[in-house]
Amino acid sequence: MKLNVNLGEKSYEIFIERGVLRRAADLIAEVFHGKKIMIISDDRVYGYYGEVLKEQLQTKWECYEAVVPHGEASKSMAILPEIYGKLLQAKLSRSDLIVALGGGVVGDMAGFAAATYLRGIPFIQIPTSLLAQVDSSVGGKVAVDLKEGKNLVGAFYQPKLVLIDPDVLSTLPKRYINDGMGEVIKYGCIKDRGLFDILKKARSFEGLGEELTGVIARCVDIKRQIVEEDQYDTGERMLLNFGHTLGHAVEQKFAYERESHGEAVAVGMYQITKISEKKGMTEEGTAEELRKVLESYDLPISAGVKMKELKAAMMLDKKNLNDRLRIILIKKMGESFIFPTDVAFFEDDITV
Ligand SMILES: NC(=O)c1ccc[n+]([C@@H]2O[C@H](COP(=O)([O-])OP(=O)(O)OC[C@H]3O[C@@H](n4cnc5c(N)ncnc54)[C@H](O)[C@@H]3O)[C@@H](O)[C@H]2O)c1
Ligand SMILES: O=C(O)C(=O)C[C@@H](O)[C@H](O)[C@H](O)COP(=O)(O)O
Ligand SMILES: [Zn+2]
Repeated sequence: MKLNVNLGEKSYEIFIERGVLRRAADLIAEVFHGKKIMIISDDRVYGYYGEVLKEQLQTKWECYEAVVPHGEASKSMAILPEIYGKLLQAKLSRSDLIVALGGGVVGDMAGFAAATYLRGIPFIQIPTSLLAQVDSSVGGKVAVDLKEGKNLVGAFYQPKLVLIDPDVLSTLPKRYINDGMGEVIKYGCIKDRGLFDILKKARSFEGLGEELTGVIARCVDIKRQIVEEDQYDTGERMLLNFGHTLGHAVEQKFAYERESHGEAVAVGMYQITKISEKKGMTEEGTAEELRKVLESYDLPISAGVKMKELKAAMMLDKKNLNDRLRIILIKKMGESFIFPTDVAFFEDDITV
């Protein structure tokens, strides 16, 4: 299946197809006419898919690789000098290409390197984790973390092409399958009651069976529509941040080493929904329905932290304006809205 993200001159295609990785060189050749490619990946992903991809790309282009250690720590300022160094060493110019092969960490960091090296060189996303396939590879949010907060240095920089091959998920560790399901459940919550019902019925990733490719495509299509409407995150796109104000603060609280992104978002989605339901802003029973689905996908609903310990990081959220928070709430399952408020909305002694 092929989707087109319509963003004027920044438009691009997304292929969602089992085995598409084997066609990468031909598909890349349709959008890239330069000489050199730098594959940016992490050690785990490169070990599985790096050489296979490089062999294929080498038939058409001069290829190099920059392989970083796996894990969120590679999405930091500290890794960038090494990446820029490799790009310089290989003498990549603005007519060359970066290929991000990996999960959200690689995609966000490599995308940021692409956006900033020589003030921007083209890049392509080949997402290999479920989370990256349903979310991070699409839409052009690229960034690195600071110790104070998630994604605090970044850009909006769209890829030239996205190649999503669900077959590569066969090697993805279970924890990261669950992680990706956190964002899949998010799409159901904010926009698509029907999707939420499919997930509820399946009860586990394995339960999705043959429906997996369709579920990935459904998520990507929701994101495509939202990004087309609000590329720069000034309105509608903020809905994709459901669960993230709390979730990012939880990740930051433990130096990005304890909860993975999808786990933290799961905690954030459940906790914010519990709070908004209590305040009468969300249909009764929604938090409980969400809890059951999150738990069936082995996702956490609490991080055991007091709200007051999260507030400093929440105040750095990029949705905030003039010290006012904007949080995403669900009215009922499948329908979400932006709620402007201040930090006092969150009582200090709530356990998140
Ligand atoms: N830009 C966006 O719109 C956006 C959206 C959602 C999340 N994110 C970011 O994405 C990051 C999380 O991404 P992630 O969950 O993919 O984490 P990740 O990139 O760390 O990948 C998870 C782990 O799985 C391994 N892996 C990936 N694909 C594999 C495969 N096919 N086989 C075997 N191992 C594989 C990786 O080496 C890593 O150890 C966070 O930093 C989050 O903030 C960004
Ligand atoms: O694409 C978006 O927009 C999102 O918010 C998707 C989120 O899942 C993702 O985690 C994103 O990186 C968060 O962005 P941020 O602006 O809150 O850092
Ligand atoms: Zn996210």
